[in-house]
This record gives sequence, C-alpha cells and structure tokens, in this order.
Amino acid sequence: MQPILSVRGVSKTYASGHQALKSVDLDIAPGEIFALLGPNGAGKTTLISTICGLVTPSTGTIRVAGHDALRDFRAARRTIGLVPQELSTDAFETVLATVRFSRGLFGYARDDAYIERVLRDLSLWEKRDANIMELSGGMKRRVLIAKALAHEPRLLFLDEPSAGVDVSLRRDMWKLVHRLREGGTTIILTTHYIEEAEEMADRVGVINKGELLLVEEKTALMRKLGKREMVIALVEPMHSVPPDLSEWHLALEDDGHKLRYVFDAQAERTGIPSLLRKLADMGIGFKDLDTSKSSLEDIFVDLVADRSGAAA
Ligand SMILES: Nc1ncnc2c1ncn2[C@@H]1O[C@H](COP(=O)(O)OP(=O)(O)OP(=O)(O)O)[C@@H](O)[C@H]1O
Repeated sequence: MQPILSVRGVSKTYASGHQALKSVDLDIAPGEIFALLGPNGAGKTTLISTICGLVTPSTGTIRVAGHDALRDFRAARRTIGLVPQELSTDAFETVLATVRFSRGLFGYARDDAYIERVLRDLSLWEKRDANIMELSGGMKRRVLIAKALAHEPRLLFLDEPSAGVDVSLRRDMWKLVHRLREGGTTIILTTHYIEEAEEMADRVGVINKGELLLVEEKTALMRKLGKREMVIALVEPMHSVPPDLSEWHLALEDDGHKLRYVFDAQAERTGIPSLLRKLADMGIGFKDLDTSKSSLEDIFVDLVADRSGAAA
C-alpha cells in the first residue's frame, strides 16, 4: 500500500547553526497511529513542522498523500490537520466561528452538519457561542483539535496532546483518536509520555538529538527489547550483596530486604534457576518472588541512554 506520508533524507539546520534533524527517513501507512517519542529538544516539533510546511527542510523530500510537501504545498497541506502545542487563535471569536473559519481557510465549502459533529465529539457543542478567551485551558485545547479537524484531514498531527491536560481530557482524546482512526484518519502524535505511546500507538519511532533511532511495531519493540525483572524478598535482610552472587549483578533494595535481578526474557538462559540454586546453597532464605516486564518507558530510557553513551 502507498504510504500516506513519506519522508526521505530530511535534515534541518536552523539559522543558529543547530542541527535539529539528521537525515530522517519515515514512511507512514494510511490508517495507522504512530507515536514519535523523544525527550525535550529531540526534534519532534521540527519534524512535524517540516511535514506541515511551517519549517523548510535543509535537505530531503516529503510527500503527503502523493503531493510533494514543498513544490505542491497547498495540496499537501489540505490533507493535513495540525494540533499544535499552544493556542494561537483569534481569542475574541466564538468557538463555532473559529472552527468554521478554519474549514474555509482550506477552501472547503461550509458544512454545518460536519462541524456540529466535530464539536459534539469534543464536548464543545454547548460552548459553541462562547468566546474562546472565556474558556478553560482544557476547553481551549479541545478547540485546537476541532480547528485541526474542520477540513476533514486524512493525516492528523497531535503535538504533545497530553502536555498540561487533565486526566479526563486525556482519556477523551484517546477515545477520539481511536474513533478517528476507525473513520480512516491517520494519526501521528509526538509525546514524551510513554504511557500515551503505549496506550495508543500501532508503531513507535524514537527520536533523540535529531536522529530517528528506530521505528518499530509497538508490540514487537516491547517483545524485542523488553527485559524482565525478578524481586526476591529475603527472610533476613542483607548489608551488601555477597561476592558469590556477583555474576547476577543484583541490586539490594528496601533496606536490604529485597534483591532485584534484571534479565533478558528472550535469552536462552535467564539465569534464574542457577541463581535460586545458589541462594539455597548459601542458605539465603526468601519469602517471595515477583517477576515483572519492563515497560516501554524502561526501553526508551535504555535506548536514549545507550545512544548518549555511545556518542560520548
Ligand atoms: N527556530 C529555531 N531556531 C533555532 N533552534 C531551534 C528552533 N526551533 C527549535 N530549535 C532547536 O532545535 C532542537 C529541536 O527542537 P524541537 O522543538 O523540534 O524539539 P522537540 O523534540 O519538539 O522538543 P519538546 O519536546 O521540548 O517540544 C532544540 O534544540 C531547539 O532548541
């Protein structure tokens, strides 16, 4: 299937000399939810801005729904909805007028029924006649989403949708995203909340220092890189890990009451049976064993730390 978005060799060096993107390649399939994950300053907003034509890339090409994003900017832009991080809208206008205007901006005929549906989906219909300046922060955020959806985009960008948003709006937004996808919209979100990527995305891209470090199916990524850990609750607390246990690289926690062992769940030998045998041989008793899987957050932190270490 033709990708709805195709980014090839896109780099961006700002006038300050800062290189915010380093030869990024990325294909997005129609209908998928893609989370772009990265720490502050990683280049997420810059990448979105180049795709939306707000920032000119220094090198590379971008195609959106078959249109060249630079040469054929208007056609490409019409297929995109962008929910920016902050509201820069006509604060004195009413909700309805602002959202209607957004649709008109892209040359679409007025469609009151569609706009009503969007406002209802976002619980904004009751507020349609309110001035935007009178709305709470969460409601303003909903207006931003409504504006981005006003021209029925095929590709929706959500830049940090959860930043500064309360739990109920976050949940509403997740529901809306799933509903939009069911209707065929492709969604790309940037986030540094791993929970959000874990909850919503089909695929995850990790970006750090302008470099797209990896792009993977979320479930495959978690399976491949997932580590497991086992916590051993001791009968008697320890002052330090005995040298005879050094090969397992255990950490002592909870004032010496617990040993933590991190292992690779994919490895042929996890090291657990030998560790438990060794504990028995040494007469170290334990009350409980607890194993858990590492989350996407652990994976992400490991990845970014590895790369930073490698670059140093
Ligand atoms: N107009 C600009 N001129 C110069 N440097 C810029 C400009 N815009 C962004 N940068 C720099 O480029 C880098 C990437 O910024 P960007 O906003 O794309 O990161 P981000 O991943 O979106 O970060 P955040 O999560 O904080 O929003 C940062 O170091 C930032 O300071």
